[in-house]
Amino acid sequence: MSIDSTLANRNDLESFRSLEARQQPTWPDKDELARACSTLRASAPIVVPAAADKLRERLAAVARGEAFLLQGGDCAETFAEADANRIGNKIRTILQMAVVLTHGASMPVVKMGRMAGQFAKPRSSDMETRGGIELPAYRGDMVNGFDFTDESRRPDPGRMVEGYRISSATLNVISAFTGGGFADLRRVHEWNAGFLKNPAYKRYERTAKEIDRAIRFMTACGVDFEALRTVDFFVGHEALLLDYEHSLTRIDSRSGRPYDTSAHFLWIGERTRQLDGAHVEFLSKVSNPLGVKLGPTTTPQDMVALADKLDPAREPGRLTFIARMGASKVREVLPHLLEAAKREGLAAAWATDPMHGNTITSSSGFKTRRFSDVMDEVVGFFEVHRAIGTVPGGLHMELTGDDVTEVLGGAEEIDDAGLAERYETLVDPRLNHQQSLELAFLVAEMLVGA
Ligand SMILES: O=C[C@H](O)[C@H](O)COP(=O)(O)O
Ligand SMILES: C=C(OP(=O)(O)O)C(=O)O
Ligand SMILES: [Mn+2]
Repeated sequence: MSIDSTLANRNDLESFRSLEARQQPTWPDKDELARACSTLRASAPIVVPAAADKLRERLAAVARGEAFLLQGGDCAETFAEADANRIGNKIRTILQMAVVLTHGASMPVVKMGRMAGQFAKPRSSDMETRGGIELPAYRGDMVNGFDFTDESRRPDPGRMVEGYRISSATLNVISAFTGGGFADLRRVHEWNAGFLKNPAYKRYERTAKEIDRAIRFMTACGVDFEALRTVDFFVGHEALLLDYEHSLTRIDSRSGRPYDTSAHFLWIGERTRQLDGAHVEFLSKVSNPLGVKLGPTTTPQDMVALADKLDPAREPGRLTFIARMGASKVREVLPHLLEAAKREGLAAAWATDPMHGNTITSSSGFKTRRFSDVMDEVVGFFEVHRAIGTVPGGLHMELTGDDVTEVLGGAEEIDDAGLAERYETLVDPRLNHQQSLELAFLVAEMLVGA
């Protein structure tokens, strides 16, 4: 790779600066911002380009219908909860869901956390008012604090450096769990240990028994299962804060191409996917696999234009569209997009985010979602793909491994009053551990029929 083209790639990374960047914090102190960016620019990458390339290959298999993508984690990670227990619980949930899907559908599952960087949030309103006092809205721990005080809500660029440190530590814990025997498929039962008599757990236990039996049989036949000790686990987040993403972008010494080393996978949110906006421009210049959220107002023209800009070479694995239509709209809007994608020969993989189009306020005032709507959107996503002959490639979820009460319904039938018991999220409601497993069983059934 010549020095000239490496320099050209570096300069190219500045093109977003003249365009409108929505949903950015108003950093009050520009010197603090410059200091934080320069610290990040001098810091080691969180992920290396080769690992992002590996994910791109796996996502190419997803686009072909040879693997299924499972992406999950908090709406907003927090610094306070980046401890080994919480991280372990999330990983265990995703691994259990993956086991259910792999077993049910006989299909490899690409596992990815909304983790190790999901610290910045787009908001509907810049300001929040409580008791007559108006302060900047909480925009995620990488921007400001959740406490409703002047001091805490002031955007602080130093939080990006802290977010970098915590993301690196989180990925370190993830690697320790997924590479150190915890993820060993021969321990499928242990992941369920300590849980109650909920139907999803009983069903999981049956699946685990069958897997155990199959492994014992194959071991007796002489198959070596050492490869099952570890799993590949990728991380991704919404590439919202352009100061952070730009400062962590590095030129890959192998190819001379830029990679955003803050995560393997970056996605562009529904609120920042304008074709002429700074987010689409910046991400079009990095070589990571990318996602774009597509909400119910997306037109086929918007979608094709995004693919032309972000994946002009139609490279399988480069682009994943994440449809978040809402249960009431998925059957009406998605067919037009899939027809156009098919007609234009787009290479994109398709995932469903059945969370963000189904947000409601409960009568007790909680921001919540109905588990039945979440399920219905997933079913609709599969129905539409089946009707058009395209590939339903994955699931993008807001979930946690903990026993929270944030989403209405599920086998434990969390009701309006029940939400108050353990409503812990700072932004959007997440499926709890057992609701996540219930959903995995449904998707496994859908995949068999797909
Ligand atoms: O996670 C998605 C958005 O950031 C979130 O739903 C916005 O929430 P708000 O409408 O409460 O600002
Ligand atoms: C902000 C999010 O979603 P969307 O961009 O789809 O609204 C999110 O995934 O938390
Ligand atoms: Mn969210």
